[in-house]
Amino acid sequence: MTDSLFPPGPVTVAPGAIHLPGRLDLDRQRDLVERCRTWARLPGGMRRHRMPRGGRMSVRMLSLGWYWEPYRYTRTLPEGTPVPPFPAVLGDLAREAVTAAFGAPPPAGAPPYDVALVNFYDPTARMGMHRDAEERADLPVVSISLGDTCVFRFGNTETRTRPYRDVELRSGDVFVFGGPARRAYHGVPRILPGSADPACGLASGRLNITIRASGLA
Ligand SMILES: O=C(O)CCC(=O)C(=O)O
Ligand SMILES: [Fe+2]
Repeated sequence: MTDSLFPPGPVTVAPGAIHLPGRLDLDRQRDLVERCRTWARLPGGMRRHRMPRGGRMSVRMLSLGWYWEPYRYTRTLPEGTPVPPFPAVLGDLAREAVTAAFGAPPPAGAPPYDVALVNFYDPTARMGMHRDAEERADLPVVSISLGDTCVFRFGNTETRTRPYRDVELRSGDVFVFGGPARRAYHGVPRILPGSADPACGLASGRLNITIRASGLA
């Protein structure tokens, strides 16, 4: 929800990391929430991945285009069946967000946006500090927030610890990180339960969509 008549403009959180508050209006938020529900019913569904050390992620996740699990992409689901396709609407959204953040779309010869990961956070879920490092392409990651507000922690490329900045991401916000910020550590320490306008289509919890270019053939 925006509490002013005009949403604030882009905010540079770190060089290459741009927060676009209030980027998607309620109609577009509802449309994306509805699409997430549809994608969640496709083969693969939403899964809590097992981590290499044995724990499980608290976030439920689904993959479109390529299947991601800690820490690699595969062409097929673990069952051996095809990964649901990458929706063109998300490629359009990613290019639109990159243009809004940096003033120009990705260069014509750049690898295409071809992967989306959808994360669902219940009010207690969180995501530890990590880098998005399995992509071979350097195109910016475009991250969309829907539902409850979260605290998003955006750090540095060297360590999981300080310096970092905590930013509240609300339903309809877009966050783009590329260039010098592309491999920075980031995470979600907290969800603020009940913070969303129910008109966004999600009564409880938070959905996040990250759109990426894998650079994989
Ligand atoms: O939920 C978020 O805002 C971040 C998600 C994320 O970092 C990821 O999926 O790699
Ligand atoms: Fe990430």
